[in-house]
Amino acid sequence: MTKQKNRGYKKSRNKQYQSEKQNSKQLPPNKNRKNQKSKGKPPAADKRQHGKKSVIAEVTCSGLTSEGKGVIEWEGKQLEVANLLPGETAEVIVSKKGRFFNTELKRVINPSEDRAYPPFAYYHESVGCQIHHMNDQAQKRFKQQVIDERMKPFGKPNPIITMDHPYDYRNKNVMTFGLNKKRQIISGLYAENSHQIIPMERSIIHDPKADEIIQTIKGMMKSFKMQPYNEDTGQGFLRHVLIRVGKMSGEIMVVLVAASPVFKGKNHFIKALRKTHPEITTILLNINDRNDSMVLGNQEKVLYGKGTITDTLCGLEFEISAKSFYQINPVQTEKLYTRAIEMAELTGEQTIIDAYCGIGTIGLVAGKRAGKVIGVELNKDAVRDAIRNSKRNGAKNVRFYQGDAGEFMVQMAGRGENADVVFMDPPRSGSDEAFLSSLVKLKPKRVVYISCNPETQARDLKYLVKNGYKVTEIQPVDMFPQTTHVENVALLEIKK
Ligand SMILES: C[S@@+](CC[C@H](N)C(=O)[O-])C[C@H]1O[C@@H](n2cnc3c(N)ncnc32)[C@H](O)[C@@H]1O
Repeated sequence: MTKQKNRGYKKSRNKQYQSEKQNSKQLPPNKNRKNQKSKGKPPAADKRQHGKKSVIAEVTCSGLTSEGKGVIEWEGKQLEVANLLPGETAEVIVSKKGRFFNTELKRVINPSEDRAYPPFAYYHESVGCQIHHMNDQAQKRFKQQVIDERMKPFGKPNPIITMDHPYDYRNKNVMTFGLNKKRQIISGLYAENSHQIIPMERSIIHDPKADEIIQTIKGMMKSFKMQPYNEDTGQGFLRHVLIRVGKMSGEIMVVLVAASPVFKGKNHFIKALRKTHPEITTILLNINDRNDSMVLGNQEKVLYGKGTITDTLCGLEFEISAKSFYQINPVQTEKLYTRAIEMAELTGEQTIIDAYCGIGTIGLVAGKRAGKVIGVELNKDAVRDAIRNSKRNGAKNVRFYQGDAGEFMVQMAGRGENADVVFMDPPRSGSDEAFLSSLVKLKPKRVVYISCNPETQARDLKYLVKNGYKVTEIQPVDMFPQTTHVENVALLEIKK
């Protein structure tokens, strides 16, 4: 359901939609949006639903937001409807609560040729797959437009690299546990910007085995009298289950995230879980007694196995801990890294920096063609994994350091050091001034900037372009099919 304020599309939005409001300034160009007038017909029905007055309106979708939602005009207001495509006429339930409008797609009357048809029975359960109703071509066009628009000041991006089988790709799932109104145990994902759990048994982008294990755990909870944690009362035990799958190795990690370290019947539980799923190679208990939205707490106990899994990426072996970052779509990661390393034009002699290096994947893969690699990463567990990974792969020319990448670069610049190539792959918030200003001082010939957030990437590129660099290639990669997210690589070269 899509919720929005009643003062019209542009001015509107409750807190839930603030990020969308920002994004609405950067909507991808869509001719339909400008030219096609949607007509909100008089309501066909009018009733009260859950205390809200609701009507069923017949509307025509005139365009898409950058969040992949259909734009409609209804009673002079522009509203957004999830799962609706430009050109489609549909019945939409519009309900009003206070100053806010909710919309829910009831029925598509004339489907667009861009519409995807459910390949699986569980299709509609895929929470978090904002554009699963678009077919592959439409998703490709949508993402290309998002990147083209964002990168307009820097040049024309290459065609996006898509995925051949854009399903079942995630190697990491986190499911949250709770009780429904009938006090039955449910597992699922939080609804957008809320802590309401939407029950979900299967997602088109999850690893099928991971979803199966979650269902087994949910079933076992009743017989083991294990209560899900209740955020309001602070009662109960199990908050989330995180599953990591080594797509190449087949190794599987299960992390039970609990509110307390007291795990009654632990040994029986582990034994029963392993009996149903002998493919699980390690099980951990993570204790999270915090009140914020972080999934994992600081304390961790290995209950079975070695506490990590190993996977193969770009021909190297990587050990991965529960709290370390590891790209969630390994098939597309290989394509992403291959392009990023091609852009760096490595000769075998250069000094390269792998900033925000995670478990060292880019640095170790690129290190085969470099003189020296320096990796820096904030997360201690990831740095420990990176060091293990350099040993495991016999890399003698790679060093990893733990710390803030910005501070690390400031120190390097202060010592008057240089680098030939910098790979940078910051979190969604992008980089910071300390990092970027020191990067400019280190004067690498090439900077390969990998990002999962083109908005913060564009901001950082603007800084680098102002300070002596030019963007010479832009390569989007679809790492997250069925969702609105898109990865992008930008190559910057120092101006002569
Ligand atoms: C998008 S991930 C990229 C990881 C790695 N390059 C890869 O491809 O797997 C971003 C990484 O930056 C790390 N990070 C976040 N803030 C940081 C900071 N201030 N300094 C260094 N690393 C940071 C995160 O822990 C995470 O591992």
